[in-house]
Amino acid sequence: MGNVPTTVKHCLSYEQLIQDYPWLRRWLLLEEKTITGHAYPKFVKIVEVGPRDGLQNEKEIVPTGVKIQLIDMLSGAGLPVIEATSFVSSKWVPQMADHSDVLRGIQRAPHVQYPVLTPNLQGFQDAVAAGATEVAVFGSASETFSKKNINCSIDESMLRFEEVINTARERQIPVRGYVSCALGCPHEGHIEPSKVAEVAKRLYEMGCYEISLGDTIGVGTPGSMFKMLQSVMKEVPTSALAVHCHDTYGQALPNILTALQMGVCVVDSAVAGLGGCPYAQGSSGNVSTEDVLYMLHGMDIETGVNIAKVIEAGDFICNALRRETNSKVARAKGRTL
Ligand SMILES: CC(C)(COP(=O)([O-])OP(=O)([O-])OC[C@H]1O[C@@H](n2cnc3c(N)ncnc32)[C@H](O)[C@@H]1OP(=O)([O-])[O-])[C@@H](O)C(=O)NCCC(=O)NCCSC(=O)C[C@@](C)(O)CC(=O)[O-]
Repeated sequence: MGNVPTTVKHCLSYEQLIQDYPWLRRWLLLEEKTITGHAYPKFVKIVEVGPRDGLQNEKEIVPTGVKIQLIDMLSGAGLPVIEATSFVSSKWVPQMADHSDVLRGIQRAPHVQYPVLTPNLQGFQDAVAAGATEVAVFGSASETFSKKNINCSIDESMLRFEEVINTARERQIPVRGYVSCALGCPHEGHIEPSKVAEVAKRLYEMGCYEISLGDTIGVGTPGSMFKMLQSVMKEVPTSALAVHCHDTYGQALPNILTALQMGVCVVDSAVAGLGGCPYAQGSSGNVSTEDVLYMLHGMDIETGVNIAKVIEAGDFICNALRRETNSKVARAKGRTL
């Protein structure tokens, strides 16, 4: 606007318009979002993965009662989905050996989903026997990670998942699907977006209702997130996608923001930023639920979740683990140990 007279500039400025006509504020702010090409979702579903992804890497066994209380506190905070535990081999992940007791011990809140991880039919059957009403299969876009994590190739894992998904369909149990290493692998490094898209498509076509794209080791940036999502969105509807960001390089929030800008409206996160994958050395915790909520609520995006109660749940689990929270928001509120 270099050659526009100052008085005209004054009339055209947002600030002046909002000052002169306060009722325009909401309309202008909404418009501002679209001017930058980004229309954000009005509601984002948070999938809380702390009790599973967050705790699975803990060396000391967390008492079952603590896990149950954590899940109940999280459901009391209004979280719509809480990944409760995983029905994997206790030789592989000892921390999850009490899966059945955890699932049986929680107080199920109405309208809350409690998915559990099931790598194969055996895990699925055990989960259903313990009362699971939703499960998740977890594949990978990296061959090496697949072998190290679930002891089989990607193709073999798809056969196992197909069995789980078909059996789940007969029982009308919804299945979520994960694609790990979507933005990088601890063993193979760069992963082609087309590979992520291929695995996501296979899981979606098999019957997973939602595909969570995992930055397992937290190496992604908004640039690589954008390219990966662009590729996946050619194969899977955006409405069926979720992002699952670990925060190793401090990129989780900008990566999530990028996904929101592209229309994704499901975000995985873990209370207090707990976590890490036992088969992905060096990976740090998930993005913290508190930090995601703070960002979303600050953008007037609804979640139905009470951030203060999530902070309380974070305090509870950090006290139990004798550890400081990884949530910047919880720390800023002066609620650390
Ligand atoms: C998949 C297996 C079980 C294969 O493990 P395997 O050893 O290849 O299994 P197998 O079929 O050869 O069976 C060997 C033994 O395991 C038993 N077994 C077989 N299946 C089960 C089961 N479901 N539950 C309990 N036991 C099981 C089976 O009964 C047998 O027992 P035995 O006869 O020797 O006494 C193993 O590799 C495993 O448990 N892996 C899980 C590893 C894991 O949980 N990793 C962390 C997940 S995090 C992640 O993947 C990333 C994610 C999802 O968070 C997203 C992201 O961050 O990107």
